[in-house]
Parts: sequence; C-alpha cells; structure tokens
Amino acid sequence: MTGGNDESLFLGLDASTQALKASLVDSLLVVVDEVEVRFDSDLPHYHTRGGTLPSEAADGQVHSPVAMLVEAFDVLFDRIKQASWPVHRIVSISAAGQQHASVYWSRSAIQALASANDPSKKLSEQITATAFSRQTVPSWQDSSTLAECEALEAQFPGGAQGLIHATGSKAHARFTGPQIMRFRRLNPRAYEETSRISLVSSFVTTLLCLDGEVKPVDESDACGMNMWDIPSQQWSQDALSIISAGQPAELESKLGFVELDAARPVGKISRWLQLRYGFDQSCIVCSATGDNPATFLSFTLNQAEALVSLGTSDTLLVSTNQYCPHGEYHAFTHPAQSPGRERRYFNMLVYKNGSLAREYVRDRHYQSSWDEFNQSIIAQCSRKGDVTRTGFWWLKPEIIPANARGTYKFESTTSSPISQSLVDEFTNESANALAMLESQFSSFRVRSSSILSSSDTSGQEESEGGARLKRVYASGGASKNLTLLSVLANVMGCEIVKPSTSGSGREANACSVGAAYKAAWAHARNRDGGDVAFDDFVNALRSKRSDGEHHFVVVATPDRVTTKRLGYDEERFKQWRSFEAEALALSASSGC
Ligand SMILES: Nc1ncnc2c1ncn2[C@@H]1O[C@H](COP(=O)(O)OP(=O)(O)O)[C@@H](O)[C@H]1O
Ligand SMILES: O=C(CO)[C@@H](O)[C@H](O)COP(=O)(O)O
Repeated sequence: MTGGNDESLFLGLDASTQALKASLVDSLLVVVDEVEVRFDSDLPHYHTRGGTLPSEAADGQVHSPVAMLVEAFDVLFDRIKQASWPVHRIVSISAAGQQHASVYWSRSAIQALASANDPSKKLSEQITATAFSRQTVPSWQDSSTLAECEALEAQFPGGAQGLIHATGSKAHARFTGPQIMRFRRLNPRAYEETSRISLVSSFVTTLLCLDGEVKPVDESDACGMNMWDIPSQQWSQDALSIISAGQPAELESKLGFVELDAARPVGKISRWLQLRYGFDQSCIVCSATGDNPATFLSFTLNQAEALVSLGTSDTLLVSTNQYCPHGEYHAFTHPAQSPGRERRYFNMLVYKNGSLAREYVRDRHYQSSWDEFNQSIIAQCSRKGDVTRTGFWWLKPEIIPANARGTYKFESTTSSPISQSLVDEFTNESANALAMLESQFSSFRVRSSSILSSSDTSGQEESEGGARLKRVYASGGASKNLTLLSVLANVMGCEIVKPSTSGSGREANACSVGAAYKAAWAHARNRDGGDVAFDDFVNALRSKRSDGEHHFVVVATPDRVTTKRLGYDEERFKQWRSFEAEALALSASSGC
C-alpha cells in the first residue's frame, strides 16, 4: 500500500452507464486500487447492451433494469472483499451516478431499507422484490419525452428562456422532470404508488446507509432535473406544478429536500456492510453527486481550462465563477461547495453520439479494431490532399445539436473549381476515423469558445477559431487512446493532460476518484471543523506527495506542422459550422 502515513482510506463509487466502479484512495489522495462491475459482461442475464436494454420501440425510450443496479452493488462489494481491501480503514465514502437517470421507490421501500441487515443474504435478495415501483428506469440516453419537453417550455413562465434562466438548461428529453412527467402520464397508478424518487447518485447513498431513509439529492446533480431553481436554491414550484399537473406539493414530497452543504454526511455505513464485509461502524457516507460533477472534482480547473470526459457520452466542462445559463449547454453548481462561500458553477456540453459513434465507425470501417482505427488516423495526418472531409454520425437523437438524427458526410476540394458536396461515402473510405474525430472535436472547439466568451474567463487566448482553451484534462474510457488525444490537441489548439499513473501503470477512473476526493474533503471538514475550500484541500494534499507537481502529465500537444497541413484554422471551423447546419437541415427535412 502506497501513500500517506495516516491510515485512513476513502472510497468513491461511480454508477455510470456501463459499469459500477470503485476507487480506494489514501490520506494523500493517492489511488490505492480500483475494481469494477461491467453490466453487459458481468451481469449478462439482464441482456443489456452498453448498460441499457435494447428496445424495438421507435419512441426513443432507453431503460435499464433497476434490479441490475442492486445486483451490481452486491457483486462490487464481493470483488472488494476478494481483492482484500482493508475496508475497516475506510472512514468516509461518497458516490457518483449517471446524471438525470432516476429510480422509483415503492411504498414498501422504507420498510425494506430499514430491515435489510441480514449479513448472510445479498442486498438484492433483501430489497429488490419490494422496494421499487418501477422495474425499468430511464437512462440518460432516453429521448422519449419530446412532447413533455415542449409542454414544459410552453407552460413555464417566460417560456424556454424562463426555464433556462431558472434551471440552467432548456427542457431536455433525458432530464428527470420531463421523464417524471411522462411516467405520470403513461402510468398514473405506478406514479401514485411511488413514495420517493431518487437520482442514481442518491440511490447509491441510500443503499450505502440502509437506515430506512431515502437520502437527499445533492445540489449539483439536482441541476440536471429541469426542476431545481438554481438562482433561488429551491425546487421551482412552476416546474413542479407543470410536471405534476397541478400537484406540486405531492411531487416535492416524492423528491425530498436537496442537500446544499456538500460536506454534510447523509448517514453512516449500513449494518449490513459492516457485518457482511467488515466496514467500521464509524465510517460516514457523504452526499453523492452526478458522474460528470464527480469527474470535475478529480481535476482542479483554472480559468480557461476544461475537462473532456470521453465515456459513453462525450462531455466538456468549463469551470466558471458566474451563473451562465444558455440554451445550447447546461449550467450546474459546483459539486463541492458549502453554504456561505461564494458560489461556483460549471458549464457543460453533452453529446450522446460519443463512444457510440466511434465504435460504429470502428466496427464498420476498421474490422472492429481500435488499432486499425488509429493507424488510419496516423496515415491521414501525415499527408494532405486537396480534399477536406467532414461527417456527422447522429446514430441516436443528438443533444448538441438538439434532436439531430442520421449520418451525413461531406467532401470539399480546394482545387479549382472549389466544390463541396454531400456524399454517401468518402472517396477514401479509410478517412472516416479522422473525419469523425475532427468533426466531434470541432464541435468542442467552436462551442467551448462560445462558453469562454460568455463567462468570466479573462486571460483566455484569442486565436483562429475564437477564444481558445489553454488546457484540456481528458478522462473516460476513450481517453486511453493517445492517437485520439493527439487529434484532440490539434483541433482544440491546446495541450491535453491526464492524471499520472503514479508508477502503477494503470489509469485511474477519474469519476470514482473525484467521488473519493469528495469523501476525503467532507471527512476533514467534519473532523476539523472550519471551511476549507475543496480545491485548496486537494492541492494541499497533492503538494505533500512524493510525486510533487507531477500528478498530471501532458499526453498530447498541438503539432504545428500537422495543424497547418490539415488546416485547423478559423476558415476550417467556419466551414465545419456550415456543414453542421446543412446536415441539421437535412435531418429536420427527412423527419428523422
Ligand atoms: N482504445 C479505445 N479507443 C477509443 N475508445 C475506447 C477505447 N477503449 C475504450 N473506449 C471507449 O470507452 C467507452 C467506455 O468508457 P467508460 O468511461 O468506461 O464509460 P461509462 O463511464 O459511461 O460507463 C466505451 O464505450 C469504448 O468505446
Ligand atoms: O447525460 C449526461 C450528462 O448530462 C451523461 O454524461 C450521463 O451523465 C452519462 O455519463 P457517462 O456514463 O457517459 O459518463
């Protein structure tokens, strides 16, 4: 075991789209070990693909079985035991959950949660049969609520702009409010039988405590619901009223209160975890947050720096000191702040067709091999013809741009005469991988530039392509691909940084690490009192480590020659925007 001389350990969990993961960190925040349960391969009897149930329905519904999440919890702790983690030294736990996705507790849930303390039984044996009023629950990939989104924006005071200003986002199909609205409309009986509604994050803390209470949602994750009024820090009664068809008090009681103090423990580790796995009874459970906010916590971002998470979804997060709501992206509150301090926020771009689209292109053009995918990129980057290729792979209804569907490819030549056309396939099929990454990352570049311009980030660099980020931190499954990150560096025009592997050679999972950091910060705040800011706490511990400043490594920098050869300049980003507009118009006219 490496790390600090204090024996305390901290545990962070990450219940994301495809897996439940755990990171164990020591008192200097060094990652000691990690385990994970992958839903498709470790729990094949639920028949999920990419963590969700394949659906034939054309209505955009994407669900996951709630029983799978509980069983994953059992398997995760079995694996922790097999790995002989010294769990008795864990003093604090926090968690992260797939954002927006919700879990529906039955009227028997409280009883089930209070009595699930038999260490000879799995948790799934004790609660799954009775605790839920909905057996499959909406994933963040669900897009079945377009009618609800329209109604919410139409009825909200001030319309879509009013909703954006109050909740930090326009109405989004995956957001919890529209999802609850649809559930209530389609299944009023099950809605009536629902005693409480959790986000995945608060569902996990509820399972960690098992004390007969459904644990509160934290403020940052509440911002992904279209129901939380961010400026006034309370549930928006207008949104609750529209979503519940005039029964806001009933809905509010199902949602419970939102925890505004990120450092306050929500409970103690359950008896069941103590007796079955050996946790110490003094271990505290801190409020959980969304998977993107937790990932954000594992990096301490300075001005004009961003985090790009390449998980199932692609997300780009920029830290800000101001609340900057906008129709095309989201505003969230910082996930580790305490009442009384100056409030902090982040803006986030989210793309549904991130890894999903990359895997599609890999399987279709490169024999399902990331190596072949990468080789083609290396080959394409080293030569420049007079053809520029751009594509859009909106396999599932996209979030940015909203509701875009279909696959569109364009080729343009700079030779005389200049031509620009929509093609069924590129003249050089092996150009698909580079064309796709350039297009995905051009969207990051163009839109992060607009976030930088609208938020208080003086000091950002202005260049071709608008205000430019100075540094991007990369995380998520696809960030292990260094060829992909070199394209990201060239298109973004800045260095790409990742956490160092600290000699272990293994990459840590930034999301569960961020949750573990939050557990450590909350534990220190409760033990020592005081009001240390999260970033100061993390930076102080990191500076004590033997690896000193080297907790991050630069893994890719823009290459001038390649950037010039491939023409990543203002003209190119303008052209990309016009292709995107054309593809979007085609998507709208095809009625996809
Ligand atoms: N070498 C690679 N190159 C590109 N993408 C990869 C590579 N390895 C894994 N991935 C992508 O990582 C994704 C999973 O990322 P992960 O962060 O574990 O997801 P989540 O947190 O959403 O469950 C997969 O969908 C896969 O496409
Ligand atoms: O919908 C969003 C964010 O708004 C997604 O980013 C989900 O939070 C799922 O994240 P990953 O499983 O891809 O990390």
